[in-house]
Amino acid sequence: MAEVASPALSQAPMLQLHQLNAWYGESHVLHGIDLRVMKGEIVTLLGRNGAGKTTTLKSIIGVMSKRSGSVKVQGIETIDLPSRKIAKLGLGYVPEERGIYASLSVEENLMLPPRVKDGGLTVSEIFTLFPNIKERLSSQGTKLSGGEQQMLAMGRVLRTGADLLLLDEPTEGLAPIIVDQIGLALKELKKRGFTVLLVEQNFKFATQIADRHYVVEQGKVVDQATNDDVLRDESKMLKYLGV
Ligand SMILES: Nc1ncnc2c1ncn2[C@@H]1O[C@H](COP(=O)(O)OP(=O)(O)OP(=O)(O)O)[C@@H](O)[C@H]1O
Repeated sequence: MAEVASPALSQAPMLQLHQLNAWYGESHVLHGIDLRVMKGEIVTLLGRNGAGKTTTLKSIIGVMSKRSGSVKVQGIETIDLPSRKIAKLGLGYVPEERGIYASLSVEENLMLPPRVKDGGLTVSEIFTLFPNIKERLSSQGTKLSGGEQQMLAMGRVLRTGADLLLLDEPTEGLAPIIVDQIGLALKELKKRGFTVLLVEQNFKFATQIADRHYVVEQGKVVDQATNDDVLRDESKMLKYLGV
C-alpha cells in the first residue's frame, strides 16, 4: 500500500507507529498498525466497530497490558516507557467515556490533571474555545450534558500542555450544533499547531475537519486517503464503513 504524501515530509512525524501489536491479556487485538501523523495535522482512524481504533489510541498512551513494535512521539521511541513518561511527551488522551469526575465541580475537573509540558492553554483561552465551560464552572460534573462533558474533557487536556491530542469519538451522541462547536474548536487548535489523531464514526464530521484518514480493519491499517481524495469519491470509504 503506497503512503499518501503528507504536507510536511521534511519534518520528523509528531507520531509514528510501526508494526504496532497489542494484547488484552491473551487476546491479540492489534496486528501490526502502521501510521504517521505530522505536526499540525488532523488525522482520523475510521473503521467498523471492534476494528481496533480505541485499542490503537490506548496502545499509543501505553495503557495496554502488552504491546510491541514501535511508537515514536516526535522521534522518541516510547514502546518500553511507562504511560506517565509517555504523557510527558505531550500526549493528551480524551477517552470515549470522557472521564469527568461526577463528584467534582467543572472547575475542579478542569484543574485536576497535572501539567505534562509547558505551553498549555490558559483557563481564559479554554473559555474562549469552549464558552459553555465558563458558564458551568461551579456546576457538578454529573449535571453536564454530553456536549459539555466533551468540551470539559478536551479543555482539561489542553490545560496540561499536551499538544498531541488523541480523541476517541468526540462527537458521539452529541446534537448537531454541539458537533459544529467541537469542529470549530478543532480547526482553531489546528491553526495553533496542535496535532490531532481521532477515532470518528461520524463520517461527515470527519471529512469536514480532517487532513487524512486511515482505515482500520481487524487490527491493521488496510487503507489510507487524503481528505481531498475522499471528498472526490466517498464511495470507497463508505464501503469500508459498511454505510
Ligand atoms: N478490555 C478488553 N478486553 C478484551 N478485549 C477487548 C477489550 N476492549 C476491546 N476488546 C476487543 O478488542 C477488539 C478491538 O476493540 P476496539 O475497542 O479497539 O475497537 P474499535 O475499533 O474502537 O471499535 P468500537 O467503536 O466498537 O470501540 C474488539 O474485538 C474488542 O472486542
